[in-house]
Amino acid sequence: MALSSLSLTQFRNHEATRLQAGARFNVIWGDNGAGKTNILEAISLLAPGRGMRRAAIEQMARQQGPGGFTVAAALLGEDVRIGTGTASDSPSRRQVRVNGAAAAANNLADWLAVVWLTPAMDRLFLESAGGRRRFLDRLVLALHPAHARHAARYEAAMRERNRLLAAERPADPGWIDALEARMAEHGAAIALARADTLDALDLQIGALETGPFAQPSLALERKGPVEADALIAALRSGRSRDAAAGRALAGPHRDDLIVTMRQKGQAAALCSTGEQKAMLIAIILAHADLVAERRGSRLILLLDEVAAHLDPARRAALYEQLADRSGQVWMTGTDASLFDAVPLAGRADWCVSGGVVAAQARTISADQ
Ligand SMILES: Nc1ncnc2c1ncn2[C@@H]1O[C@H](COP(=O)(O)OP(=O)(O)OP(=O)(O)O)[C@@H](O)[C@H]1O
Repeated sequence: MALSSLSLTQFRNHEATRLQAGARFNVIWGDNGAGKTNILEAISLLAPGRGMRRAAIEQMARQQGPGGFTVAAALLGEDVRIGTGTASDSPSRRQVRVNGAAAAANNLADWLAVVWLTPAMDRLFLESAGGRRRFLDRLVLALHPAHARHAARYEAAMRERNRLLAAERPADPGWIDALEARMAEHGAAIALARADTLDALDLQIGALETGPFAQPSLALERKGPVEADALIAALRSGRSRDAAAGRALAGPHRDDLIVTMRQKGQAAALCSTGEQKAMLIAIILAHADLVAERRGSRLILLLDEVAAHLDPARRAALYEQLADRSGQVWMTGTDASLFDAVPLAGRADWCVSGGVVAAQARTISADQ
């Protein structure tokens, strides 16, 4: 799983960007606001979901453009081209194409698995469970491509049940039964995939050479039963409580990812910002190994401004760890010298300015 080329057309501040990707390392540098993260966000849209910024799709077309945008990529070593975007006459409807044919966004999980670290995730352990759940689900999705479909169907059934329970006129109980059965079926699949991912990941992290990176241990805090029958019973008995709350209070949509630093036995929220970042890095490195083992191919890592937040020793350790793995990595930073220690094999560098990308011949800075 890697991109051989990427094109952004009328996407954010990129009018027409075309990149021939490096098979291993893609280094993107430029000033603040240049359009670096926009490239990573574009790649994140080639997987199911709302992308790494979770932005509304109608915000993405270039404001100065004709409306509508396209992000497209060819996959390395495969005769496959995937793309997504909007048309100018329906800016809020996301379209997906695989080899030119219309496809459902969830089908993208069959082709590409993408995991990202962004500056916004520095607050992952401090904020509400939703962000941690989304992070976990992205890790799950890379191992269980059907996870996106289960999550979408679970959420659609839950939304409909919430609506019926809130309606002034009592709804047909048979219809609510059917929605709860659907929630239970997909909820059980979600729970199973999350449990499998966390168990495997926790083992993998134990085996990881983390070097200077803090080692996390992972667990799931559940807000409801796991098995389908028990979940149906909990939903049924909780109808009046859920109607009063205006939402379902039991179910995997309320799970939380609990991360603890192994060395100190300390909750991630109490660790330093650097330790939290290090644990996130350890999680995604272990996860990359797990995906390679299970799917036989490496996922794509998007590391937005990660290098700048590490001290030189940890930065070097990160590059070493990435070099030992074979997946494709896209990295951004404001200064080219941050990437001096990134191996040159399979590497491409770009400088971005005002949404215009220029390929860079690699130069070694004086202090290297
Ligand atoms: N729909 C849009 N149309 C045109 N420009 C946009 C659109 N959405 C965002 N932008 C512009 O994109 C730029 C931000 O790009 P991006 O987030 O990629 O910056 P960056 O290079 O990662 O910067 P930083 O180093 O500050 O994180 C901003 O100048 C913003 O105004």
